[in-house]
Amino acid sequence: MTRPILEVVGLVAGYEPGVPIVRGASIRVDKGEIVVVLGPNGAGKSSFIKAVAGLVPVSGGTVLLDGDDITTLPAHQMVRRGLAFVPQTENIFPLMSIEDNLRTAGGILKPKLAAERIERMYETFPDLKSFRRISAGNLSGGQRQMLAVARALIVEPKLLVLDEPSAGLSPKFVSMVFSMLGDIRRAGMTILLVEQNAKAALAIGDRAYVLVEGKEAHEGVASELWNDPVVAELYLGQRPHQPPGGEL
Ligand SMILES: Nc1ncnc2c1ncn2[C@@H]1O[C@H](COP(=O)(O)OP(=O)(O)OP(=O)(O)O)[C@@H](O)[C@H]1O
Repeated sequence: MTRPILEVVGLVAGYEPGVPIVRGASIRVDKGEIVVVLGPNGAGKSSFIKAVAGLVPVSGGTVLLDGDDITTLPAHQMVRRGLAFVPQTENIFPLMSIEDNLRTAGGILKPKLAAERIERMYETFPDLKSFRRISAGNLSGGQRQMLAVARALIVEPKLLVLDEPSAGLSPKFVSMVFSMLGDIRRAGMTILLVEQNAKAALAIGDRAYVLVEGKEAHEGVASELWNDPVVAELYLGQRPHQPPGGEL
């Protein structure tokens, strides 16, 4: 079996000592996959992904990125090791132009390489090129997420990690963001994301985990999980075979 891009084993993490929110969670992301972490409100999905990205203190378990132990590495060092994280909010600088947003994201690269990568981002996201001189705060919600993803991709990470990329977006922009993530994966990127919008995420994902009370409770092929009664039960606290009655 080839080495996973991300292997998380028994992760324990939380905001205060002795109060774990992530309670022994384990997941694996293989090269080229989109892996989705789902779960009910308050299950610890965001805390889990932030702990992987070095933003929530870890007190147990291991995080291996392409075989490299990055557990407890501070967030600002993650990007150099190949893990790029897109937070749910405040993921762009609204007062800066789009170009400056990309330039600051490429700050760890040599200037010539950064300039080449910015051009590559403009090829991938032509909308950003058209608006390169305007303040990022003027972009639509979907375009902001596009910029946030472009900022993360500029360093050509091994793994792109996103915390609820559809949060706060209208349905039109949700489709746009998920279709963009599908395109990025087709271009070779490996993606891990946490999502509330299970239907949209499962539609583009390869595999998914359901996190309950800080630990993975179920795992499967994304396309099969939408109709999996175990997921409905875990997700909604319903008995199997009771239809969820709407979106998960
Ligand atoms: N900064 C923080 N400080 C202390 N506790 C926090 C913090 N952020 C989250 N928590 C707590 O961690 C628990 C899990 O929250 P988290 O946001 O990780 O869950 P989630 O599954 O992502 O939820 P949702 O789907 O509602 O966003 C909650 O009880 C929450 O109150």
